[in-house]
Amino acid sequence: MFQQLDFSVFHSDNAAEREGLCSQLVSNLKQFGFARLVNVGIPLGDIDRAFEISRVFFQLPLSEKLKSPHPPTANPHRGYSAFGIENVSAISNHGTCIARPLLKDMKESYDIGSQEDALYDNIWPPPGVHDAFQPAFTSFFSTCYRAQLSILKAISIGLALPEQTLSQLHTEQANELRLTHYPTVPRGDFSHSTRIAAHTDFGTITLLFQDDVGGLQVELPSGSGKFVDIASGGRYECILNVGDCLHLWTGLRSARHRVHLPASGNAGKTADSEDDVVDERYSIAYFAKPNRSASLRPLLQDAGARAEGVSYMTAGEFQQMRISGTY
Ligand SMILES: O=C(O)CCC(=O)C(=O)O
Ligand SMILES: [Fe+2]
Repeated sequence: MFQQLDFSVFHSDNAAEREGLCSQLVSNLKQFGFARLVNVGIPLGDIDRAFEISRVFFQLPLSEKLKSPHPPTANPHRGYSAFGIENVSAISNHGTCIARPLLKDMKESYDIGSQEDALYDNIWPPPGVHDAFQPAFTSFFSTCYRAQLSILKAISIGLALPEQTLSQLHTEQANELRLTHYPTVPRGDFSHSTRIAAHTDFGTITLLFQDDVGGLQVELPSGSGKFVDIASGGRYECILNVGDCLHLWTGLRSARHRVHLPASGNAGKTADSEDDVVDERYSIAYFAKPNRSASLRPLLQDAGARAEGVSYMTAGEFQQMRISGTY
């Protein structure tokens, strides 16, 4: 149902092909709030390595994982959060008027920032816990940042804005990388819990990589409360989500998404898995976030015809507002 776009075309010498890719990308983002991309500029071996290192970390005993804990507050958003600590449904109804029950998230995660971020230091596993982790994710982070800048250029071109419009709002590296492990759980637990509750991402764009278990769903049509499965294209496919900041700047809709039960017939139910359990799942999400001082004033004429003299929130203020409540 959702077309897969080959992002390598963005680097083509053929200007018409390049522009065609940019407009197809923006057209997908307009219609669905997300796009399925391949070849975003992250070597496949780097993606394999990131998943492998993440898997090894989450398989460590809890006592080892808790040696680099996320603080008990929303900030700094760094380090390991054990199963049951973060509940995204607390912020699930942002932008809607619908009250939602508190659904518990059945996941554990690890949040990482840029080594270049002047505001927050990373919280890394201490020496001896998982020594490949820090160098691998420091390097993976930089690779994602380069891919982010190309994608932001492509979106600017697709919106008929000067090419640097969005990338120049992302020089400070307030970006974040999140590794998530959703453990094997009894199928029945989905009656009162979920893997990650419905939400929109707070940043500009998200580059999401997932294994082939499935369960990622997007709300379509927007605001309907109906969720449609996005079949997994495997770990080399990048699901590009529109986040709230890109929405405020450009009017492109941010994708409301969640991870719930995989569709039946999906790899979530493999030959050797029991019918009454749902297979574990791994994902890696890179959240491109604006410079904290950047104003969220609409960039396009028609993105929000607001009066001059109105003051707009900065991206930093917006992130604070959105993250509070998740921990
Ligand atoms: O695990 C996934 O596929 C999605 C995770 C997600 O939406 C998030 O962390 O914001
Ligand atoms: Fe998300």
